[in-house]
Amino acid sequence: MSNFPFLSLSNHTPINYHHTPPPPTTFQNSNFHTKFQSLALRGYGESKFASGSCSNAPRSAKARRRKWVLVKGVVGGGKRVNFGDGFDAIVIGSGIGGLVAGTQLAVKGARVLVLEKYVIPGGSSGFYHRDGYTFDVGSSVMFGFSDKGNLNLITQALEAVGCPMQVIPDPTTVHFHLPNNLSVRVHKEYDKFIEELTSYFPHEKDGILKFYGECWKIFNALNSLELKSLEEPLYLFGQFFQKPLECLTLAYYLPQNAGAIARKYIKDPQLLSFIDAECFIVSTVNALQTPMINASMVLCDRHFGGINYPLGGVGGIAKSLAKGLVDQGSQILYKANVTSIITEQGKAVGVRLSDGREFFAKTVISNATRWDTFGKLIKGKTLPKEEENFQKVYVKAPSFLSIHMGVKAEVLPLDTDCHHFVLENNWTNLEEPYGSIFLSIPTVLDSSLAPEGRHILHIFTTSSMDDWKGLSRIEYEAKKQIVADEIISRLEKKLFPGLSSSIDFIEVGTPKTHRRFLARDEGTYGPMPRGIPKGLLGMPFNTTGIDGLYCVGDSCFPGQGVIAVAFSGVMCAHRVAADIGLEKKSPVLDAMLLRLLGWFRTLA
Ligand SMILES: NC(=O)c1ccc[n+]([C@@H]2O[C@H](COP(=O)([O-])OP(=O)(O)OC[C@H]3O[C@@H](n4cnc5c(N)ncnc54)[C@H](O)[C@@H]3O)[C@@H](O)[C@H]2O)c1
Ligand SMILES: CC(C)=CCC/C(C)=C/C=C/C(C)=C/C=C/C(C)=C/C=C/C=C(C)/C=C/C=C(C)/C=C/C=C(\C)CCC=C(C)C
Repeated sequence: MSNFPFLSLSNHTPINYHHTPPPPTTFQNSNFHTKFQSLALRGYGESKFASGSCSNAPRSAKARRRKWVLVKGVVGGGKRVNFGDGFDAIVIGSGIGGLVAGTQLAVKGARVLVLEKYVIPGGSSGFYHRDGYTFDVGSSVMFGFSDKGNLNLITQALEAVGCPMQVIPDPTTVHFHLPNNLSVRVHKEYDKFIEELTSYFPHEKDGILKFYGECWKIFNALNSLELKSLEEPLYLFGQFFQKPLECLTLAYYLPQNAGAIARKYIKDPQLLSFIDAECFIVSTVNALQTPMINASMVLCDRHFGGINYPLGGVGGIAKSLAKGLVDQGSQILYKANVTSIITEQGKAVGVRLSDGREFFAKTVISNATRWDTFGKLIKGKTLPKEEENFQKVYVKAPSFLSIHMGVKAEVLPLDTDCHHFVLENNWTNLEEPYGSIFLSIPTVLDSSLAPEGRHILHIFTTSSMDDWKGLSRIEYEAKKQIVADEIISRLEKKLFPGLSSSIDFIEVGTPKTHRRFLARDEGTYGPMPRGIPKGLLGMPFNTTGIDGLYCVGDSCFPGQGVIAVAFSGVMCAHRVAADIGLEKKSPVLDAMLLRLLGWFRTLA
């Protein structure tokens, strides 16, 4: 299925953009695959995903009893449509945030309807097929996908609906290629990474150990907690009671940023710039603006659980969750474009689709960004105070330019790593549009994603919508070629000589493409702080100023990242379940905690 129609480039540039048939040669780099797959193709139980079935899902008693009316053919046309006693929750959007919220609610016994505008699930974590290649739409770096600890939220979300996936461990999280020939591999083994980094900065060994050591303190505290909604007082106070030291540690670091902590221990400006690059991957901003809790999560999970790639591609995660949702007796509708959230007496009660259908539920959960939710889906209401506050502290991060390529395998050296971050000459370009380049080569881990003798290169770099506005069709196409040529030639110079002449397939997506196919305002990558934030303090959780309406995804605590939005899904499901009577709650404590958290956020 061709499902993510990036606009293709035509082929009259110096780069060979047109498709050439695979050469009848043997796969020169095939030892990549044997090497890495034999490292350990770890399975969580049987490979249910391969057959597209998650049949051993532990269905809730309610789900087993339920007899569903298929909602597919129902047209509301302005009329209220009832399904027995209705849905417990409608989820707008099937990004990982929406799917985790939906599946977690379904396993608690809720009746959930997920409405997705596009033809497949996943949003930024979706996939598309072209000419024998399976491309990940967004990032291929998967945190939270290991088999240990409490923070493997992707693993847990899939297991909750009986849809475990096979994963391929990545021996290196990322290979940094930075100014002054600073080339650092982040090995899965922490000691090996520290040894490599200190070989460049021997005079800062103590500072390096202290900074990353502080990250471990936070990670260990996080990893010791059962993660549920921080907006639910019975759970929150319970955790404080059971793990007071860990909770106080997290509360202490909640308003802090990684850059300020790094500066306590490290003086070398180049090393501080390296920490900036580490944080830029986490948050698309520098270390001074990156919450310490988020930095710690990422900088340690890569060594604790490691980075694991799902066999068959990242798109399998969303497919499995969507399948698991249906196995639990809930439903997902595609090509269901929600154009407004229906409110009655100030409470969200349902949604209206672009084709006129209307669906009603006890609660509505939006996986669209907060800018889309409150700017487009809620009509005729003044922006709630909480949202005003959010927009004061956070702006939309720029969008990005992405290049999906198939290349001849010979162009990659044999020991090429899967993920790379490239910033060639000047540290000040780190956050500039097109300044730094992310590159993933998922076929290094899973050769099944490309035809034999080929590799996938997924290249992306920040780019803002303003750069692509007001162009004619011809100018737009020409600009795509120029920008893509430039990025490819930078990679050719820095990493892979001969890259531009080894291209078998190429498609380029711009901010306009991402706005259109991911339904994200301005194609934004996610929220980023306007200035120096107070860590995570200003990031809203899942409840909103509108009764019955919740948000989930990367414009909720803790922000950007697949594992981060999975956590927001877990939190959201818990809060909604408590509000609809599927989990314990205390209305008095609820009111007190929500007010207190709202006040904390105003301090950010
Ligand atoms: N932003 C990116 O482009 C990008 C790239 C790589 C990885 N990621 C990761 O994915 C995370 C985002 O995940 P997420 O769960 O927040 O959301 P998401 O943006 O991935 O998914 C949201 C989904 O909601 C759907 N949707 C939006 N508005 C809709 C409407 N009105 N009606 C019906 N469906 C609608 C979209 O089609 C999409 O499938 C990011 O934080 C990032 O870590 C993002
Ligand atoms: C509630 C109050 C006031 C006090 C309570 C105190 C308390 C108990 C606090 C608890 C806090 C908790 C539980 C916090 C939990 C935080 C978590 C789970 C944070 C997780 C963050 C995850 C992040 C930020 C992940 C980011 C991953 C990203 C962005 C990966 C991106 C990858 C790329 C962009 C691609 C890179 C690509 C290449 C090629 C290099």
